[in-house]
Amino acid sequence: VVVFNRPLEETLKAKLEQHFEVADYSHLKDPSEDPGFLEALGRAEGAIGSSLKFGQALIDRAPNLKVVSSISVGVDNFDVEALSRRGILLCHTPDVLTETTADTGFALIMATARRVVELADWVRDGQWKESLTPARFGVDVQGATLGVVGMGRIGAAIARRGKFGFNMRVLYHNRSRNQEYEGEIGVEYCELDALLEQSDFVCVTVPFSKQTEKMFGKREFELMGPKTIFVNIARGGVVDEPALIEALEQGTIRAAGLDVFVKEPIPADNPLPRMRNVVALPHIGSATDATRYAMAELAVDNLVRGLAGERPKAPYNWKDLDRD
Ligand SMILES: O=C(O)C(=O)[C@@H](O)[C@H](O)[C@H](O)CO
Repeated sequence: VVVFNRPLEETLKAKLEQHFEVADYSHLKDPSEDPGFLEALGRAEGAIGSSLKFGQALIDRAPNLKVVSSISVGVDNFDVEALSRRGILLCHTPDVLTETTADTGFALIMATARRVVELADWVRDGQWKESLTPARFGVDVQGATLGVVGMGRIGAAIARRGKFGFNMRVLYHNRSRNQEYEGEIGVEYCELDALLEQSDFVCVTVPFSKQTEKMFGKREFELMGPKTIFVNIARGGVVDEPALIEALEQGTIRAAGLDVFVKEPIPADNPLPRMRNVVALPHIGSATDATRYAMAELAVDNLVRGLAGERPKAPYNWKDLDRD
């Protein structure tokens, strides 16, 4: 079993070593060209890790590979079709990170609405010399309209926080309607344009794919309008980033809370983190001690069960492999 990009806690590594010879390459930022990693991958039946582009080239270097276990819910780093063609099982880590990631989404909604980062910097720089003027006022979250684009587990968790925690009207757009969430949370289904026009906050939680690539561009930001705040906790690729930068510079939208970017870590020449009306975070969606441990624990369990020929708790392409 080869480990890439994500050091495993000793307890979890020990669990793997109970079953397999473990080749740990998690110390390498990008092992895909590393001879040692490629040699180990060439012998490996299993691989576990995150944030590594796992395309045809790497798959071709892994003739014995049976299971890849991603320590993430998102699988956009993987060529799922190529893995399925080879009969390789891909597993991921949904559910264990849902609430933590939704908290990150709401942290960005609150931080942008009340200008938390900007004003904390202002106070830290000793600028608070007289009582606050309206120029530094924010906007209310409670009672506002929240538009959630992507009503999966994380989208629903965001919607619950808005509805029950902040008395918000919650609209949602999704490929298909979700009657269960409409009943349980009271969210209202909307066509995308209508949601963008009516929402004070637009929060994106869609998976990144060919269908969602750059789904937010100039036209969508114009539909949102100067009062709307845009929050992205999905993937940077769902946004046309130059169009977002222009919309923020020109006041086409009010502000943005961003946890994900087209290129991560964010390159120095990307102006977004330095913009006054932007709160930019370093992809901390699931980044709490407990949740990252739970993700790694589930990923190890997925790998052990998968290599034992059992159905793991969170297989991603099980059906594509005609299992069951
Ligand atoms: O799970 C996902 O899809 C995430 O985006 C985060 O939880 C991961 O931490 C990130 O992918 C790290 O690789």
